[in-house]
Amino acid sequence: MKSVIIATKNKGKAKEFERLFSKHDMEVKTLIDFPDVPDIEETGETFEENAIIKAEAIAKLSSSYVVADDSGLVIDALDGRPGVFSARYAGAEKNDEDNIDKVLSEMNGVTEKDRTARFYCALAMAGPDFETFTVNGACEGLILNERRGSEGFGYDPIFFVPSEGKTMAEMSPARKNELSHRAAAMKNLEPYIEKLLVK
Ligand SMILES: O=c1[nH]c(=O)c2ncn([C@@H]3O[C@H](COP(=O)(O)OP(=O)(O)OP(=O)(O)O)[C@@H](O)[C@H]3O)c2[nH]1
Ligand SMILES: [Mg+2]
Repeated sequence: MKSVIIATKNKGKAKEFERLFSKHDMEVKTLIDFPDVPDIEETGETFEENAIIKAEAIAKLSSSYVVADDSGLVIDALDGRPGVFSARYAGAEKNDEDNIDKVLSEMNGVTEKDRTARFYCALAMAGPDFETFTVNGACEGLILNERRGSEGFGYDPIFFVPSEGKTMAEMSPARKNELSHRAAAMKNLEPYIEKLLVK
């Protein structure tokens, strides 16, 4: 069976990828299965650069096929912040609740029409027999004034998707996996998976 390593230590992402890859007959591992792998420093200025850094670092260590996700929340009223700093917006310890509190306080007083935002996801794929490449996906929404829902992870409770009338934390995991930025990026990765891995 072909196997792929998802170069993430984020449990929320790992769960979503397990579902997103479930239709493929492949062994899917994440860095949660390799606790001794050190943290990879994300020194890039773009999601794409960081995804490539993570994918290539793990591909070097493993000689396996690797997919890395670099993603985050881009808020128009905050000039694109938290952006590539989404995971660590309120400090190096990566606390989702503190990150949400920081965004809510910065968005205090911003009127509804100016609360537009998107989740963005860059996926990089690296492997022993092809050049590393990236695909991406996005999901448009609005930043609420308060949390709603308990599914998902990260900023999901404050990210409202108008077409669903729900925050991402109010959707079932299955529904989030149909319309999220990560799902959109995975759709763009599918042809490569078919070609490179399912051969
Ligand atoms: O509400 C959310 N729903 C999502 O679907 C989502 N996707 C990304 N994010 C935020 O963006 C950071 C990624 O940063 P990031 O790509 O560096 O990942 P990370 O550091 O958490 O793990 P790793 O994959 O690097 O190991 C995450 O921590 C979250 O704060 C999301 N928030
Ligand atoms: Mg990270």
